[in-house]
Amino acid sequence: MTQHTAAILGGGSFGTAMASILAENGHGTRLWVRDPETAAAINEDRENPRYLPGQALPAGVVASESLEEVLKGADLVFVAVPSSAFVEVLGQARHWVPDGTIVVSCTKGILEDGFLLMSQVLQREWPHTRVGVLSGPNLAREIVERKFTGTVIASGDEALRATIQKALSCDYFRVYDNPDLYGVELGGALKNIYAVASGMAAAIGVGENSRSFMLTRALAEMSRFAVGLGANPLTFLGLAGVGDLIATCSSSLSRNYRVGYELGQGKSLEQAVADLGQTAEGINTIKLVAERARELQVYMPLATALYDIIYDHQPLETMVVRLMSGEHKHDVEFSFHGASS
Ligand SMILES: NC(=O)C1=CN([C@@H]2O[C@H](COP(=O)(O)OP(=O)(O)OC[C@H]3O[C@@H](n4cnc5c(N)ncnc54)[C@H](O)[C@@H]3O)[C@@H](O)[C@H]2O)C=CC1
Ligand SMILES: O=C(CO)COP(=O)(O)O
Repeated sequence: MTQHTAAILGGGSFGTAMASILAENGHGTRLWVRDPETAAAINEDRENPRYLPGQALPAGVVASESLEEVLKGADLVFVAVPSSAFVEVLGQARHWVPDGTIVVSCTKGILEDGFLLMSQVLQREWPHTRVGVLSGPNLAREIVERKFTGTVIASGDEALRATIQKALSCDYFRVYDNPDLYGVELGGALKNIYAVASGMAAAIGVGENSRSFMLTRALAEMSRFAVGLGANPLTFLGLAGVGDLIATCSSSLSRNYRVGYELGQGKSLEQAVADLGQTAEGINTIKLVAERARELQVYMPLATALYDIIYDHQPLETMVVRLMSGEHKHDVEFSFHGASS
C-alpha cells in the first residue's frame, strides 16, 4: 500500500478516530490540536482524555498544536473541526498547504453565509487543492473501538476517491466511493436535524412504531429538500443518507441525539449544549434548513417544528402534531428531475 503523510486538523472525537485508522494503516499521522496539554496527553499517554477517554490510541499518532509541524510535507489533509471553526482554521492553515494537496472534509455542517457545505467552503478558500468529503455512519467512539462500519468518499475527482479508499480501508472500515459530492455532504449535514428529533422523541417516550415512522418521514423531507436545492435525492439511499440517519437517530453516542434528549427532558438549549461540551451541528443546521425550506417552500414538518420548539419556544408536542396533521399523505416521494449525478 502507498504510504502517505496525513495531517488531521481537529483533535476532537472524529479527528482522533481518523488519526487512529490512518496510523494503524501505517501512514505518517499528525493530529493538530489546539492546546499543548492535549498534544502531550496523546503523545505520552496515548489517549485523548477529553473526547475519547479510556481509549488507547495507536503509537503512530503524533499530536501537535503547531499547524506548521502537522502540515509540512503532508500529502493528505483531513479537516475535522466543527463547521463554526472551519473558515477560521482554513485561514490559519492555508500557508502550509501546497497546490494539488488532497483535502477531505469530515465536517457535517452548513455555513450560514451563503448556505455553503464545507466542500464549497474548501473550494472557495483553498481553490488550489483537490477536494473530497467523507461521510457515513461513523460514530467516533465505535470507530476507535474498531467496530466495523462503512463510509463514503465523495468527490468528482476519481483519482482522489481511489487514493482515499486505499488509504483508509481496513478490516473494520470499508470505504465506498460516490461522485456525488454535494448529495453525500448534504445527507451528512441534514441527518443531524433528525438525530435531535429522535433524541427528543425518546425523552418523551414515543413507541418503536413512532420512531420508525419519524425516521422514514425524515428521509422523505430530506429528499424534498434535496430536490428543492437541485441535488439528487437518490444519493440519500446510500451510507451517507439512510446509513447515517439510522446510526445517529438510534444511538446515544450521537451528540445531536443527546442534545435532543436533554431538550426533551426540559433542559434549556443553552444548558443542553453546555452539558454536552462537544459539537452538535444539528442545532445550527435546524435553523439554517428551516429558514431555507421556508424560502424554497419545501414542506419539512419535522425541521420546521424543531425550529419552532428550539428557537420560538413552542411546546415539544409541536413536533408530533405537525407530523400527524400535515398536508402531505404520499408514502414514497423520491423524485429526481435530473440534477447533479
Ligand atoms: N464525532 C463523530 O462521531 C463524528 C463527527 N463528525 C463531524 O466532525 C466534525 C467535528 O466533530 P467532532 O470531532 O465530533 O467534534 P468534537 O466536539 O469532538 O471536537 C471538536 C474539535 O474541534 C476543535 N475546535 C473547536 N473550535 C475550534 C476552533 N475555533 N479552532 C480550532 N479548533 C477548534 C476542538 O478543540 C476539538 O478538538 C463535526 O462537523 C461533526 O459533525 C463526523 C463524523 C462522525
Ligand atoms: O455523524 C456522526 C456519525 O456518523 C456523529 O453524529 P453526532 O455529531 O451527532 O455525534
